[in-house]
Amino acid sequence: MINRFSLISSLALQMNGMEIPGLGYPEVLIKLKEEEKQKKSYKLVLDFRDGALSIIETNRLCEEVHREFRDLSEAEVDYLGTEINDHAYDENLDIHCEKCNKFYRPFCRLHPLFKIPDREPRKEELSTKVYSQLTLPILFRIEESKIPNAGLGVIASVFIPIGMVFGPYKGIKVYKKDEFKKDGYAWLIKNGDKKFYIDGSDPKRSNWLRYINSPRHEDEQNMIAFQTNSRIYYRVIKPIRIDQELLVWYGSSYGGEFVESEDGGKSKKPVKNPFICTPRNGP
Ligand SMILES: C[S@@+](CC[C@H](N)C(=O)[O-])C[C@H]1O[C@@H](n2cnc3c(N)ncnc32)[C@H](O)[C@@H]1O
Repeated sequence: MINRFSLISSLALQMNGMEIPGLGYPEVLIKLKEEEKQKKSYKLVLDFRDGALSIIETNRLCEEVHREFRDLSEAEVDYLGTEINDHAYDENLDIHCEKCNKFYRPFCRLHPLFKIPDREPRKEELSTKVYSQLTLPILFRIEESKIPNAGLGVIASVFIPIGMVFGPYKGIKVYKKDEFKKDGYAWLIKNGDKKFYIDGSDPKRSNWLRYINSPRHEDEQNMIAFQTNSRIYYRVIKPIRIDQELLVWYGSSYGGEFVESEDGGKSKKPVKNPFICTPRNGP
């Protein structure tokens, strides 16, 4: 039996940088002097009280409420959380915080994000399973969805806190809907005047995110999709408990319309990042 928290925190501890979705580990932090990097006065933790990632000062660490993920230097924490005016928002640099309803560069310090990378498939495994399934991180399993007739889905094997980020969604770049191999696997990406789709319908050329289904109603939703750097990522907005299915909203065809869609679908729950999905062809 996998321990609820130790697996995910040991994964996080192995990563040597605060990863920024779409941007990797920022240059500015790589160039920091060694002595700056040594000043570890903050920690990225899982806060059990709200099931979310949080950044705290080291002297506030309390074993009963926190599970330590990794140390953070002052410089790293200073780098986070610069508030950006809506009109100055840059798709390549800034991420919208759902809780604060503001843009931050690179993301909110109070509600931090942490990216879990795809698993790297080994060559000899490719004959055993299709590529996209082999990219599944150890935290999850792919099996028949609990949603009737939805096919396969992704289920959590450990507790997944708010703030975890997965992605980017992989697939083939296409410019027209009629080029989709199959409906239901393509995200629309918009960057200025540029517009294209990432079609993950081919399981050999996509990753595990292609197996994530859409909730039937708002209560079931535990992730949102967002765009940064012309890529689509999924982020956890509600704690996902062991054996629960990961569900990201991708259009109006499997529930109410609460995300702005390409055809101007009504927005009950606006997502500020320019994440737009095609109602019939989402994600
Ligand atoms: C991105 S894929 C998700 C993985 C898919 N279940 C599979 O087995 O490959 C999207 C497709 O899953 C199915 N699906 C996703 N959410 C659903 C839902 N809430 N109800 C019914 N089918 C759903 C639809 O067939 C949709 O086209």
